[in-house]
Amino acid sequence: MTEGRLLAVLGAGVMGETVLSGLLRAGWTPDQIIATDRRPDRQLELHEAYGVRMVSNAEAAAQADTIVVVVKPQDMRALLTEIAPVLKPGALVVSLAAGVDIASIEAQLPEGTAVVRVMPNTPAQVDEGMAAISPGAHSEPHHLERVTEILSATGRVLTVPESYQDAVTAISGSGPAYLFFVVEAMIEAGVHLGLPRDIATELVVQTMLGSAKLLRETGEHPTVLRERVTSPGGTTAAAIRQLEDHKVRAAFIGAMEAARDRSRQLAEDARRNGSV
Ligand SMILES: NC(=O)C1=CN([C@@H]2O[C@H](COP(=O)(O)OP(=O)(O)OC[C@H]3O[C@@H](n4cnc5c(N)ncnc54)[C@H](O)[C@@H]3O)[C@@H](O)[C@H]2O)C=CC1
Ligand SMILES: O=C(O)[C@@H]1CCC=N1
Repeated sequence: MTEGRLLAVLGAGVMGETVLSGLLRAGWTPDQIIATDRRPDRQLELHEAYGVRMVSNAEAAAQADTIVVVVKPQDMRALLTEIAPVLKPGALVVSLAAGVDIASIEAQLPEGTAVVRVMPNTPAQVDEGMAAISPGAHSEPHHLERVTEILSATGRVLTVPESYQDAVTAISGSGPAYLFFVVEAMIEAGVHLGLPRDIATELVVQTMLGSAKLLRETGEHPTVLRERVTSPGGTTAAAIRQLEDHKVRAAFIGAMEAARDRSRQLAEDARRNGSV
């Protein structure tokens, strides 16, 4: 627990709420967290759900020791412009925005501001998140420790060079969506094969969870685990043959290259359009 410190979540949408609710589950108290959102209905919703004080961006920036910025990349410039003149001296700014590079953020803030860039993911909602963090030019080890402590409340945290962040975004940031896509496809397949939808869903979700646990707990390579399921001339071999014929592996590589490129593009758009 970061005693005597106030944390502000600026932009309490899906990911902002994920951070806020995770800290409360981990034992932070509502008086240690303030939040902002530009939508009044959202402000009310969050205040009623969590009891945290909803304030303006300027109030949050003036009061908090840790400012967690969780707006869309295209909304970053307006927000940073608003908070820069009133930022509490010594405050740490933590950005969760995809694509937006640390140098662009630092350029919008008072000289010397400590900035840490984070790529989180939504499984943090059930304390199984994966977050990668990168230090800015003025962030010191204690800043990284603070961010690690905050994100450890909802999952695992890795420190990586900022040059990895576009690839990290493509793999673990967007990753839950690919796995949900696979789950959707497998459930549809189950229904196609004549299973009731609820039974197909139960079979697929538990198989996904169990497979992830097997990977984590055995530490075995996925190829080894896959080979253990694949009996010679059996059902799994027949299915994998279809996936290979349809170039599913190549499609995954192509998909993640596209996500990486989009992350790079978001940063370029932001710079060109003056978003940050
Ligand atoms: N949703 C996800 O799985 C992930 C999202 N991210 C990043 O998190 C950021 C937010 O994404 P989401 O939560 O999905 O979007 P969202 O649209 O759910 O939340 C953004 C929130 O910011 C608020 N907002 C916008 N401008 C504001 C301002 N000037 N002041 C106060 N509030 C403002 C909006 O009203 C909205 O509630 C993005 O930059 C995204 O790249 C990163 C990793 C995963
Ligand atoms: O789709 C997006 O741009 C955000 C970043 C990673 C996950 N969601």
